[in-house]
Amino acid sequence: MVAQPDSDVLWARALTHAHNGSPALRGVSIGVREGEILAVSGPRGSGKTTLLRCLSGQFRPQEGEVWFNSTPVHTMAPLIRERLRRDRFGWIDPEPVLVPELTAWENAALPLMLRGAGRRAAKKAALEWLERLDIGAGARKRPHALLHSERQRVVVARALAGTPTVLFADEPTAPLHRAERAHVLRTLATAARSHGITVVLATHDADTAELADRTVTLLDGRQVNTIHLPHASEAEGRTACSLSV
Ligand SMILES: Nc1ncnc2c1ncn2[C@@H]1O[C@H](COP(=O)(O)OP(=O)(O)OP(=O)(O)O)[C@@H](O)[C@H]1O
Repeated sequence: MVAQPDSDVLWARALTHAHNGSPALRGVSIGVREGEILAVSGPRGSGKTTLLRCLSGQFRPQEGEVWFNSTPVHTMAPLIRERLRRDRFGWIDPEPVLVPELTAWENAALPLMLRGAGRRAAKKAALEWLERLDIGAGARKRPHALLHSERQRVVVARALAGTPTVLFADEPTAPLHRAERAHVLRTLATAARSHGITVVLATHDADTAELADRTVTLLDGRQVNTIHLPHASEAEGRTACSLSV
């Protein structure tokens, strides 16, 4: 067994996973550094969602290892894995899935309340995030009274309100229009950087990947390259590209 590098909050080796015998990941190895925004790009069906689900403990990979902060996730008992996901991970789906009986702020506050936060504190945090995502006016509405794009903003607020250690975002802005997409992504990236949240972002959109510190590309379940993009604050024009086929 190879040790997880200290700088990586999340680390996976030789992940292999198939759906009903159909291969989705074929030996992907990946390290995610603390506070990093990592884009996982690739065409439809290349294995992005399967990789995020393996890294976040939703799927147990058929082969390979996943480590979070030096703890093996791939061998964890289901209940411990559930607790890890609830307490340390956030998840954004491409489609907004909300509890229909709850208002927008109650939905956004839910992860905090499930972790034992008081209703008042959870409400305050949820309202702050809804404001930041320009959906404060809809805070008391139920999901059916919100537009599809507004519901997705609530989902993003819910994921950020819990300040997870790692946020997994699977095509998080897919239901949004182009202008909205840029705003939500900027909010997500700014929030992640200011709160030290590590983000693993699946996308096949170049604009989305541009926000990331680094991009890992999948093709047919295999990693094909890694591109390091500099932060705006870093020296202009400095880029690096490495092949790991
Ligand atoms: N539940 C499933 N049952 C059967 N096959 C599946 C299932 N989920 C994914 N697959 C297959 O596994 C492969 C990888 O799918 P995955 O969703 O991980 O790719 P993706 O890059 O996220 O695609 P997309 O961009 O369309 O979401 C594809 O061939 C897909 O058809």
